[in-house]
Amino acid sequence: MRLGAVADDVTGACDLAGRVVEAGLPATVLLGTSSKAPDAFAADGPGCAVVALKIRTAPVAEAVAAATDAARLLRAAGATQLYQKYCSTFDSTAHGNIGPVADALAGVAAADGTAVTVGTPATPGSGRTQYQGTLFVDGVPLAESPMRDHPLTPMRDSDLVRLLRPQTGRTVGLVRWQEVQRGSDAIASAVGDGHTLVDALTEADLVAIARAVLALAEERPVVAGGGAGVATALARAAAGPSGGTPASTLPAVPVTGRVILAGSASAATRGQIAAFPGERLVLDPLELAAGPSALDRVRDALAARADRLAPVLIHASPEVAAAQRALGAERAATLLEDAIATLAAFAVHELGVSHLLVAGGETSGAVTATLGIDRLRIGSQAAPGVPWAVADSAGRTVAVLLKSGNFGGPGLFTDAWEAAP
Ligand SMILES: Nc1ncnc2c1ncn2[C@@H]1O[C@H](COP(=O)(O)OP(=O)(O)O)[C@@H](O)[C@H]1O
Ligand SMILES: O=C(O)[C@@H](O)C(=O)COP(=O)(O)O
Repeated sequence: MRLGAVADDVTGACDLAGRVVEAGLPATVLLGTSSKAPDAFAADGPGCAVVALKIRTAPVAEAVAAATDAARLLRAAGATQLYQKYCSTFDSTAHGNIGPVADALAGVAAADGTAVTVGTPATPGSGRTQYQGTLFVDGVPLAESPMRDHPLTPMRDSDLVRLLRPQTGRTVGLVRWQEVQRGSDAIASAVGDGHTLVDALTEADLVAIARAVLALAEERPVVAGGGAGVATALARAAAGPSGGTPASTLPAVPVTGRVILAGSASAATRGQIAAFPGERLVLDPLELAAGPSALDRVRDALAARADRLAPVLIHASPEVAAAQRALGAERAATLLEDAIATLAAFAVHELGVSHLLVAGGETSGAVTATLGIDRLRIGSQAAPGVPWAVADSAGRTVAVLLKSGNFGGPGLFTDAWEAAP
């Protein structure tokens, strides 16, 4: 199998690729669709290529167009199984973009409308489970988890069918956990036309779903999808006997500087910021809106540091509600994302920093775009779903760890460097 995944943000792409590599399948992440990628898959044999987009909160038409291009690019590069990677916390709005992108990928898999989609956000290794169609985050229903107050996609319902239905004109079905316990044949028979969400509480459930996808794909076009969980189970099935042997080693990147850039306001990132013992610099969107001096101050402080090898943390102010009231959610987010991306480019290209740890999906998308990175070579994980990668930025080799806001333990900003290339 050649798994071709379209991810709605870059940290989601890294999450999927990191776990797939650990499961034994080589993986590449392509940033956007501008780079034509006939070599996206390893020369021979099974593999995985992920196109990382920044479409989670984009206007629906833009998201659909980008996802369609990405799926076509993957098919042209040799993908045999398409995968829609969305967030394990189902980050979306009433209009999209999970439903519209699912419709679009089904359209690429079969132009005659016969393709179905099957999947689940459940990723039990990261505490995401689905039971009776309800999504749980560390045992708490989604709408009662910290995702309730996400700055861009506040999740106020936990029922996945109810969330997905308004986003698509196709039918939305549910395969309940009791059916999943009857095995992959039962799951495959319960899959309807349109989009089917399947309950999963354990890795064994994901294996059964992956087997059902593979069996269905023998009969009709299927797009698999969800969090990284089902993709990892598919990768294990495809890796066969080599499964369990991580499929990538990265070249060493000489350490000339370490910078942490955190634009995420998620609970795990807040914990990591609180636990970080080193020097820190704060970016406040209200100050950024007032003029260039706030960014200049942080840039000067970064340049003035004597010890570039000791990681420095630059993080967004935690006062989200006040900034959004004053500026609007989109403007506040854009100010922060632009400032963080500018600082990343300054660190790499003016200060010669070799290692960047970026927290937040939208934030990472802004950083990789400004650095002009079009491909990530994926290596080993510093934490589940958080792999190191090596990239080229305008002729300079950088090691980057692009972290989902919600992933990693409290000590990640201190510990992650041990696993770095
Ligand atoms: N204090 C703040 N005020 C307004 N927006 C903020 C603030 N802190 C962070 N944000 C924005 O919230 C968004 C967080 O999204 P993202 O980077 O994807 O993180 P996560 O991975 O946690 O979802 C970013 O666009 C960021 O700029
Ligand atoms: O599935 C997940 O939880 C992650 O892979 C993911 O999509 C990350 O999104 P952000 O939390 O916005 O980084």
